[in-house]
Amino acid sequence: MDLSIAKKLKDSNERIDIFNHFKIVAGPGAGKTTFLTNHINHIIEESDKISDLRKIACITYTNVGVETIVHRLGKSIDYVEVTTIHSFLYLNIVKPYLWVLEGDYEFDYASIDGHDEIIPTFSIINEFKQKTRQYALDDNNKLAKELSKLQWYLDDEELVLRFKETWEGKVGTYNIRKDSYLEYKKICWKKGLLSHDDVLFLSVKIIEKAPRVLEIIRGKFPYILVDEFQDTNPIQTKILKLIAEKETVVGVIGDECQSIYKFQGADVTQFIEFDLPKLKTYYIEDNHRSTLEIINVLNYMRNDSFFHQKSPENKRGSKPKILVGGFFDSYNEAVKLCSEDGLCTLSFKNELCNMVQYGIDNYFSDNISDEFIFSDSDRGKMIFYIIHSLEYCKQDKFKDAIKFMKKAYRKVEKFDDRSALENLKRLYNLYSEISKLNIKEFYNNYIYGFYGVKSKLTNGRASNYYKGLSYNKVACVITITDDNGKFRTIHKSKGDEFKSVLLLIQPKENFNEETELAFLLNPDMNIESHRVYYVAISRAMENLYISVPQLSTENRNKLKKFDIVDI
Ligand SMILES: Nc1ncnc2c1ncn2[C@@H]1O[C@H](COP(=O)(O)OP(=O)(O)OP(=O)(O)O)[C@@H](O)[C@H]1O
Repeated sequence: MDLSIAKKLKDSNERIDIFNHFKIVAGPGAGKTTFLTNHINHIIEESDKISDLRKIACITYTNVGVETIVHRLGKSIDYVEVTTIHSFLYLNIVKPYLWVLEGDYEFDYASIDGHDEIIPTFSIINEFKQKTRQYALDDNNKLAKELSKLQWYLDDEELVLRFKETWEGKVGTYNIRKDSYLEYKKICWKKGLLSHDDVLFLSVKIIEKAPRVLEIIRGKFPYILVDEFQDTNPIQTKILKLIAEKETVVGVIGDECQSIYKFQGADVTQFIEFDLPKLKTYYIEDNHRSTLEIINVLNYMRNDSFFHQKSPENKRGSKPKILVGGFFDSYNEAVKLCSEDGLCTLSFKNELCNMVQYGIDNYFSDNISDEFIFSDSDRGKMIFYIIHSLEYCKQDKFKDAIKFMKKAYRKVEKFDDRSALENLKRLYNLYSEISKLNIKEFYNNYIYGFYGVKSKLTNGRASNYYKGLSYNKVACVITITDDNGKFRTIHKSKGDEFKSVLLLIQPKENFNEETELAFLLNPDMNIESHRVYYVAISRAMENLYISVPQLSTENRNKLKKFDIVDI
């Protein structure tokens, strides 16, 4: 990003004027979120536009981000609405003004209850095939999987549906006719189901049809501030720019090297090129979070003379350590080295850090969630959602636990909140026993025969699969939003900081060091996975350990030469 005309801020405490749009650019730990909370307090102090009814909208991209900001704001929260971008648009545009689209699309208004990930049921699939006359698409599981990956994109100012890129690989291979994608969405909306990115699409459509909605938003929010803006997507930028045309002052904050949500449509150029009339750009140097030894790794990876960070407080510690071997041994070693002091274990995928948490040491790579959701139809979904429910309960997230229990039994008549609670209590009391079982035993002993669930597992493909699969293995792959836990995905750790970090590199059958360790051997910030590891490393305040399954002598020597880590 060209920062030649940007103004340098001494640090996160420096004040900027509150009347112009602004952009703040800074590396990890520079104090972006701290600046944001300071700036909010300055606005509350100085602006006569803020009141109980006219608030500052503070938008970020993850629930962890929301929690961090709410916590740091303290009492000022009364004048601020802190939300994720999807919640902001849902609460302020979609929920109150969806009726504007009456006549364009049909909605079951009474059943709409927020936005969620949508897994199409077989009734949706059948309706889709009938409406679009695509009977040749006879594999319902495959069709459901593909349709669940449809996402809205902005193409030349046009909103279009395409299959989203996933880490697992290519989708969109089933030749669903392009002109039928929207039909799928319409079927879902008619049933009251909105996906996260439907919220973006519908917001744009509402604004286009009733531009007065923009006036109302501007009236409600004289300021809109967006943290982690590097992860914005073009539809979100479009809406923000429309709001910023008049009255509302917009401020965006971010770091291009921490852009890690491309798979959800994020596009880092939105931040790099973001501009508004009279927008002022500022940058903050340095890193207040990490020791110089950790900052050295970050500087080496970033290799950017402009953002060569220092530690203003001259924080010192030991050199980051590479631990070679199995991830269990690495975990135990890291615990020994830092006496578990504020240790957070991070990995790319959910299941790896969960495996350490659940004590499962043999790595498996089969796509378990797909097997449940898309290959064993209703029974698979039921088992999968019940396990979700139990795992949420284990983490004291009762609302989610009940939600999944109801989802599991949604085809069972009269299964209400009370039944969900009863069933959860029954099963959770047996948790220590259940967690030792395989899925076939779990289903036959504790699900089959209760609440009218028929069809015992005897033999056949599903039965054999479930027999070889332990409850704990499934619990591992479940994405529990334990946002504050000590075992997290890197994506969930964004914006947070920990005294000690153990980064687990995913073991693979044919582990290719040159590719898997390229973020250290040959870092390139244009590659998303390198940025993800950069985010992980930058979360550490004092101790950083990186667990790698293997390291050749050649690469060991190479890393030693860089002089940034101990091995
Ligand atoms: N001016 C400052 N002086 C001392 N410490 C500061 C200052 N600004 C921020 N910090 C501390 O540095 C740490 C990082 O700050 P903050 O989380 O605001 O950075 P950030 O730029 O948002 O980080 P990231 O983008 O990596 O999540 C926090 O512990 C914060 O309290």
